[in-house]
Amino acid sequence: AETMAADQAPLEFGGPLGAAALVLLLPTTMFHLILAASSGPARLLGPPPYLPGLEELWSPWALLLLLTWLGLQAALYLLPARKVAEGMELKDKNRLRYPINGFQALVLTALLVGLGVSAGLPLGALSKMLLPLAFATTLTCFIFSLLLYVRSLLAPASALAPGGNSGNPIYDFFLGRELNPRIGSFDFKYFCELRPGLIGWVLINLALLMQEAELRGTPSLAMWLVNGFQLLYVGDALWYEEAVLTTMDIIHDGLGFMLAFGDLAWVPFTYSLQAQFLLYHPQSLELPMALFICFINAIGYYIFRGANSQKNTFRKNPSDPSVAGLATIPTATGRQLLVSGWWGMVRHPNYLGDLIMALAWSLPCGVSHLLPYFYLLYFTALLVHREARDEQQCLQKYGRAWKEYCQRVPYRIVPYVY
Ligand SMILES: NC(=O)C1=CN([C@@H]2O[C@H](COP(=O)(O)OP(=O)(O)OC[C@H]3O[C@@H](n4cnc5c(N)ncnc54)[C@H](OP(=O)(O)O)[C@@H]3O)[C@@H](O)[C@H]2O)C=CC1
Ligand SMILES: CC(C)CCC[C@@H](C)[C@H]1CC=C2C3=C(CC[C@@]21C)[C@@]1(C)CC[C@H](O)C(C)(C)[C@@H]1CC3
Repeated sequence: AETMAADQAPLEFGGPLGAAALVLLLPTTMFHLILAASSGPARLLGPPPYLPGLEELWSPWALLLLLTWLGLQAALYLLPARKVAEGMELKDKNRLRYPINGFQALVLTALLVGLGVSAGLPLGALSKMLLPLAFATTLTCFIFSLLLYVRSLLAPASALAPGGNSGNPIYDFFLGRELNPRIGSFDFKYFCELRPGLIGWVLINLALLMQEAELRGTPSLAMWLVNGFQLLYVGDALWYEEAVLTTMDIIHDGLGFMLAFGDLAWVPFTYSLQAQFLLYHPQSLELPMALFICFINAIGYYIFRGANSQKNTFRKNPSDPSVAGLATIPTATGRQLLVSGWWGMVRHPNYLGDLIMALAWSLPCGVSHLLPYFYLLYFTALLVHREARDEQQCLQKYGRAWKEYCQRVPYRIVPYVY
């Protein structure tokens, strides 16, 4: 990888040029997908069905709705938590504290939305506001990332992320300079990673389901499946919220445009693509096929959850009876690497499970269009790239022990394939 200075981490994402391209490409792709999903041909590749004018994109109501949503989620974040967890050790040997109340936020949001709907709130109408909402969110993310960048210029060196302080403003704006920007105990990155975007995603899905019921009398089986699978995924993420403290996003990456836009805009507006597609392109799904797709999702979830829980349990307490019998490799840091169980099958079994679920989320949309398979394609690219980034970081952390692990477990994500 390219480097800027001897003490600077290698540049990722193709350096400043790659970062600049992504700052433009990610929002453009998101708008293309939203437009394509509601168009007749629903083409993934090729030009967008039409170019929307500013009057279609900009709506002060959409901005107000977004700010209310962010305010609500921030208020729920600040409510008393059942537990306060400590993050990983920082450069200055301190550990930050994080409230574990994400699942509570999901349940309270569901209650509020349920009350609103029973009082006549037209939730289905949200499906017609996706374009202006995505536009308002994108603008907000640009302003938010700019503020974070300016704020990071005043932060001490010990508060900076290992990768986002190259000195190139565009690269650092994209990757994020400050590791854990906070106001008091309010942690912006942790908040963004799990709350407004993930809960917003299932809310958009629900709005699309309700709109379908309004249009066709009842939601289709395909729409139920997509809603159910993705609700399980989001509920799982919030139930196991503490595990996010050990992900590369929290430990390694700063909060810049990549995570701000990724968490707040990309996740809700592109991860809901299958439900968007189904609203405009109804699919008839027979029960046996639906059961088969549920089976695929269950296998994916079983691998994803099994692998993530095994590693999290092992990292918390290696002598826990559920992991104590597993073979390990000692490392110079004092930590061990699992080399049997899920982590002895491939080096990223959790990615494999996640990819199998991604397939199950697209299958209810049939095979007539490529568009609903966008998530599967994008996610494969994201995880292959993420795996390479993690590999680099593990090689730095564990050196020879990591090389031995790679020899003993030669496949990265898919056994005997990759
Ligand atoms: N839906 C989405 O858009 C996305 C979902 N994800 C999902 O998030 C989850 C977390 O992913 P991510 O943070 O990338 O990575 P992982 O949860 O796979 O974590 C990687 C870390 O695990 C530790 N590790 C690796 N191998 C071993 C081993 N053999 N034994 C013990 N510890 C090991 C290392 O850290 P250490 O040794 O320091 O503990 C390594 O850095 C995954 O399930 C992924 O699929 C991720 C990105 C996007
Ligand atoms: C598209 C850009 C180049 C990059 C944006 C990436 C982000 C959208 C993702 C980076 C890591 C993520 C994680 C999840 C959602 C997507 C982003 C933010 C996650 C919260 C999904 C639910 C999982 O259970 C998880 C393990 C908690 C995930 C953590 C990583």
